[in-house]
Amino acid sequence: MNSHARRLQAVAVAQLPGERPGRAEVEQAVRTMIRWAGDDPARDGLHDTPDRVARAFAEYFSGYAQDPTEILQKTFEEIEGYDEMIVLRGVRFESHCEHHMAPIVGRAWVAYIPQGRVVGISKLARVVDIYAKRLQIQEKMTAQIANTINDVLKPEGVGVIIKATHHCMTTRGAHKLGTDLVTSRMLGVFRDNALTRQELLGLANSDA
Ligand SMILES: Nc1nc2c(ncn2[C@@H]2O[C@H](COP(=O)(O)OP(=O)(O)OP(=O)(O)O)[C@@H](O)[C@H]2O)c(=O)[nH]1
Ligand SMILES: [Zn+2]
Repeated sequence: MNSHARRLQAVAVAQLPGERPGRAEVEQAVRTMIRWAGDDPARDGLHDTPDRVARAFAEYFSGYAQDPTEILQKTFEEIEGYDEMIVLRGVRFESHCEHHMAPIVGRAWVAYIPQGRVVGISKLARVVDIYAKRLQIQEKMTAQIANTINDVLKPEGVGVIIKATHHCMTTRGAHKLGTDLVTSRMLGVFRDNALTRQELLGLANSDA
C-alpha cells in the first residue's frame, strides 16, 4: 500500500469505533432487513440485492475514505492581486441524513475571498462531495465545508449556502413535499461585513 492509500485508510478508520465490518457481514445485514420488511431474500429477484446494496453504500459513503484538506493543497498564486469574491454556484450534491439514512438532494453555493492564492474551482465541488458522501445533517455539512476551506486556504472569508430537500420529510414522516432547507455558514468578511454577505445571498437567491 502506498503512503497515499495508507493515509486514506487512516482517515476512514479514525472515525470508526471498532473494526470495519467485512462484506459478508454487510450482505447478511441486508438479508436481515429484507426479511424484516416481510420479503424472502432467497427469491430470484432479491438474490443479488445484498451485493447491490453493499456497492450502493460504498458509493453513498465514499467520502469517509477521502481527505478534503488534501484536495485543497494545490493552489495558484499568480493572480495579479485578485481579491474579489469567487463564487461557485449551484453545486449539486447527493447526501444521506444521519437519522434515517434517507437521501438529501440539494445544491451548494461556495464562496471565498482569496488572500494571495486561489484553488482550482473543481476542488471546491470535490470538497462538497466528500462531505456529502457521509452520513450528515445539513447544518454540520455546511459548517464542515466552510471550516475546511477557511482552515486550509486561510482566505479573507468564506461563505457557504446549502439548499436541499430531505427525503426523510418529503417521502415519509411529515410528508411535506416541496419543502427545502436553507443553511449557511459565513466566516471572516462574510460574517463581519453585511454588504459582502448580502452580495453572496443575492447571487444565491437569483439562482433559487
Ligand atoms: N436540523 C436537521 N434536522 C434534520 C436533518 N435531516 C433530518 N432531520 C430531522 O431530524 C429529525 C429526527 O427526529 P426524530 O424525532 O428522532 O425522528 P423521527 O421520529 O423519525 O421523526 P419524524 O421525521 O418527524 O418522523 C426529524 O425531525 C428530521 O426531519 C438535517 O439535516 N438537519
Ligand atoms: Zn432524516
